[in-house]
Amino acid sequence: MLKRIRLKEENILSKSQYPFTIPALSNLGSLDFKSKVTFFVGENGSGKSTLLEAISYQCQFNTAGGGRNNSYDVHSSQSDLGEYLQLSWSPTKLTNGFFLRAESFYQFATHIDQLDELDLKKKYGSYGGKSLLEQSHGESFLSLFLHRFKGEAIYLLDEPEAALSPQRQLSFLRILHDLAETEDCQFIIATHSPILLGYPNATILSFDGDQIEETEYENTEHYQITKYFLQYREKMLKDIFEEEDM
Ligand SMILES: Nc1ncnc2c1ncn2[C@@H]1O[C@H](COP(=O)(O)OP(=O)(O)OP(=O)(O)O)[C@@H](O)[C@H]1O
Repeated sequence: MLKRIRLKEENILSKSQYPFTIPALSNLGSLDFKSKVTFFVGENGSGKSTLLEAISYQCQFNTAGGGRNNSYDVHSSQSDLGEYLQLSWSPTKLTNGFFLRAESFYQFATHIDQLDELDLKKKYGSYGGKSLLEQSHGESFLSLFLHRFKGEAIYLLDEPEAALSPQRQLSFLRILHDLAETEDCQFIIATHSPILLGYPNATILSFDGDQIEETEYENTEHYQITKYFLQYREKMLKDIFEEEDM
């Protein structure tokens, strides 16, 4: 399991440039992972994807999305933070896994299809027997979760809810539950979904302050704003529409 990450302060020459201009990352220090499922939450731009990508870089996963063997050629962005991160594993390093990034999923699906074309025996075997590209965005996401995620592995997911209906988000929770209960795997998930965040016994790390801090489900804005909106929709809309500056 990934137990801890540490920012190698000693190698940073200046904190005046991205990614160290982001408070949560600049003050990262070290961060412990205590649960099989960890969520990153925080405002847009608070550094969640940057950190996820840096972890993925250190795992030697393709930073455009995919696993170790998926070295296809899609703007595999270099990770500005990756070189400054040290990962500690216990009892062993997880070498299998996957980095899933909503925006490059289509290119990844194309790559998988091309690989499977070359190997007819395996054709789409990992993805429910059907090309990922012939499935809808949400269907192909779930297909990937269902068929590719197994065994000892670390999964880094950046906003997996992007393609999923509320019903499918519940299905995703079920898959997460089945995997976390039975397999030796670990998930780190950046999300804005109040449904996904409701997963029991997960650690929720908030990127909103000057430092990354653990928080409770009910204390997240995702929970509070969604709850308030559903309870008092008309009042909330009236307030928002009447506000002078947003
Ligand atoms: N390559 C880059 N160079 C400079 N700034 C960057 C780069 N990549 C991201 N940023 C900036 O760093 C900040 C953090 O971005 P990041 O994508 O990590 O946020 P996030 O918390 O994942 O946001 P969201 O919830 O919107 O996905 C943003 O302000 C973004 O504009």
